[in-house]
Order: sequence, then structure tokens, then C-alpha cells
Amino acid sequence: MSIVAVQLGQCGNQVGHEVFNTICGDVRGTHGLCSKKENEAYHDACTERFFSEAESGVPVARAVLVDMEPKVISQTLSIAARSGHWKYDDQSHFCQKQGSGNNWANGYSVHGPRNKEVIMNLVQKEVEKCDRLSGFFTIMSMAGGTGSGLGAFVTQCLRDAFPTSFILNHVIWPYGTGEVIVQNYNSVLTLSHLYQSSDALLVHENDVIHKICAQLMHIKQISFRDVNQVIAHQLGSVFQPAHTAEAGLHYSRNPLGDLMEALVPHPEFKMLGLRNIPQMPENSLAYSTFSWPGLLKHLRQMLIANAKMEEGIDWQVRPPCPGSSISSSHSTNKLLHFNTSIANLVILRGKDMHSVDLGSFRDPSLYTSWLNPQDAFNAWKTPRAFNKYEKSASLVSNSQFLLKPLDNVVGKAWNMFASKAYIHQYTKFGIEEEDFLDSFTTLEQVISSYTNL
Ligand SMILES: Nc1nc2c(ncn2[C@@H]2O[C@H](COP(=O)(O)OP(=O)(O)OP(=O)(O)O)[C@@H](O)[C@H]2O)c(=O)[nH]1
Repeated sequence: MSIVAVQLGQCGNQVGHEVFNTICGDVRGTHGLCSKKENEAYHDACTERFFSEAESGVPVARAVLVDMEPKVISQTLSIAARSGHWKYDDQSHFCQKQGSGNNWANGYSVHGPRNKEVIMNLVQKEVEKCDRLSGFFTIMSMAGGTGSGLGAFVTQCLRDAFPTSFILNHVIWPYGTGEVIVQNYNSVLTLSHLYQSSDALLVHENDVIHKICAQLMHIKQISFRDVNQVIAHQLGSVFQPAHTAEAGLHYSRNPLGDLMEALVPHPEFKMLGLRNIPQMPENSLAYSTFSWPGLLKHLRQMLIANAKMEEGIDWQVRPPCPGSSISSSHSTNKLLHFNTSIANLVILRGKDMHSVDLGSFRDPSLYTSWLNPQDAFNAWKTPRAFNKYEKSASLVSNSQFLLKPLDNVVGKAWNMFASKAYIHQYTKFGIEEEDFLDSFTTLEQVISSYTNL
């Protein structure tokens, strides 16, 4: 089954390009380290998922590119075409002359309705190229105006037009220090609207990825390209083909459906975070060896201590003891910042992954009590190595990982709202104070639900 990507705004287009580039580089690489048969099956599954065939033989990304200004889209199209290994469809993009000026209301209430027909026609054409559609993967930032506002509008249109298809929104969380003065307003409006129409939101925080670039990749002057490459590597490690427990020896046919089934058991909880291990500069890979038990021990501690990378993990954090009373375990959890999960999915890629013991992720004390721990944990595996890493493990988790950043964004937006700062910029495009209040209420509810796990 295929996934149609919808890249929105500057950030969405730049990240999306890097994702296709990584995926294409991975399947083309000679580093599969597995049997020829396995490699071919992986290649075929990946192609069906992400690319259609052009007459020229160059794979064409299953993607629609949308922005309100032309520069980034034209750059993105030409860099992809120049690679010679893959490209975008020349007809599958839409841009206008002027961006949304970092104003969510402009993207949502003006650009959205005005351009709905042409954007949805492009989506429809891309869908018709798929034999079977798994769903949509939208990529956008929360802080600007186009990706966030138009992105929220387009997501609603996708939900209406394709009610039975899955929608996964990938959102980039802005830097805490922020380049956009109204980024917290835009973020609150984006998240609350996506929460209504999306099946799940997969979040990457720019601050976290920046740290990974500095501390793990040892990059001195970090550009968006570096940040996007790390994000693309992490996303590729999830979306490239893998064997689910049910599919046995075949690669999973319905990647988005399988992901939702594994991770979103209740519509109130749809925030997904992603961690992977190991992550290092390419030229260090040849000199490094990893053992599965070591990788998984780190990954599990990253999960429970809510560390976003393998450096600086707090090893003091422990799951609550099984016999302890709810109230005392709750307060201990809080004290030690234990990150409670709803569901986790571990994806193992590479050598000897069949022998790996994943028992420590099945521990019921990692999970909220209302879900059967058997249903809360899933593992996907493939012997095919990913992106030159002989062994790699990724963890997608629906957990309390985003509580702090979410609380922060909502708090800052609320303080600004209380003094009515910049509200007129939104009301002039039809987003009223009432709409803000509804968005705050939606997110307060999300915060409260995750807090009470
Ligand atoms: N990770 C990453 N973040 C980006 C990139 N480009 C912009 N951002 C972030 O995205 C936010 C700004 O949103 P943009 O995508 O630039 O804005 P837009 O959606 O095009 O909207 P307008 O400029 O208002 O038309 C800020 O938080 C930036 O840090 C990128 O290539 N990678």
C-alpha cells in the first residue's frame, strides 16, 4: 500500500525533500547486509510505499508540494531532479506569490479556502496513481503561517474527502527561543485543530534535534539541512518496510494502519514521539560495534527517563514498584520524572535481530493501568540494515514525553492572550477570541489526560 506525502510551507517542503532523499539513498545503498531475496522484497515494498514509476525509469515521489511562496518549492524540485535518483512529479505542486506572514489565520482562513480546489485536485491525482492507498503523511511546522494554518485546513479537507484513509501529521515543534513572535499562538491553533481531524501527530522538536546534531553528530555550524537530515533518518527508520508480528515473513502492507493500531488505542491520546539509537557521524560508523542488549538497555532508559538522545540519560529513574499503592507510586513517578506510556513500538533493523530479547519493554509497570500490557507493546523487525547502520533500533512511543513542552507552549500563549497581544492580527482574518478559547480548552484537556496516566 502507498502513502501520499503532503509537504506544506518552507519547513514541510525542506523536511519532506530530505525524507525522500534518505529513503531513496537507503534502498539504493549496497549496505543492506542481508540476503538478495530480502533486499529485493525490501526494495519493492519501499517503492510501492513512496514512489511511482516514471517513463524515464526515475522513481517519482508520491508527494504533493504546497507553499504560498515559490522559492522553496522551486529549489526543492530542482535539487531532487538533479540527484538523478528520484524526482518529484513536475505537475504535483502548488504555490502562490506571497507567504502567510507567520499568521496562522491567514493560512487557515484565507489561503486555505481560496486554494482548496486546486490543492485537493493535486492530492486526488496523486491518490489515483496508487494501486492501494494506506493514507496521508503531512509534513509541516507549527510556528509559521502556511504549514501550520494551511496545513490544519488541508488536513480537515483530507479527513472529509478520504474518511476511511489514515492521516498522520508530522509536525516540527519550534525552537523554544523562537524566531516567530506569535509562534505559541500558531502552535496552539495548529495542535488543537489537528487533534480534531488527524489520526496521530508525530512530533519532532527543533531544540532536541539541534542538540543531537551538536552532541552526537559533532556538527559545528548547524544548518536546517543538518537538522532535517537527522529528522529524515529517524522517520526513515520507522517508515521503511519492516515485518510486523502478524505479517510474518512478508513486509507490512499497510504501514500507517499498522502504526495506528500499535500506538493509538484511544482518540484522546494521539501524540507520538520518536527516538532512535545509535546515531553518529557516518565516518565513525566503520569503527563502532554495537550489541543489541546494550542498544536496548539505553533505548528503554531513554523511554522511561524521557531522554531524547543516548547522551545524558538519567539512570536513576526507575519504573514504580509493582506492589506500591497508586498514590505513592504516582508521587514517586512525579519525583523521578518517570515517563508513563500508553503504547510503544520498537523497530529493529539489521544483523541478528531475531535473537533480541524485548521482554524489558513488555514490563507492565511502564504502562498506564487501563490498557493490557500485551496490547501496549509491539515490535517490528527486519534483517535489512538501515542507512548504513549495521544495527539500529527505533522507538515510537505514545507517552507523556510531550507534556512539558506542551504545557510551556500553552502557558506562554495564554499569557500573551491574557494581555490581548497580537489578537487583532488574527481577528482581521476571521479567527475570533472564541476560537482561541476553544483551542486552549482542547489542549488543556489533552494535557490533563496525559498527566493522569
Ligand atoms: N526543522 C526545520 N525547521 C524549520 C525549517 N524551516 C523552518 N523551520 C521552522 O519552521 C518555523 C517557521 O515556519 P515555516 O515553515 O518557515 O513557515 P511557513 O509554513 O512557510 O509559513 P509562512 O512563512 O508564514 O508562509 C520555525 O519554527 C522554524 O524554526 C526546516 O527546514 N527544518
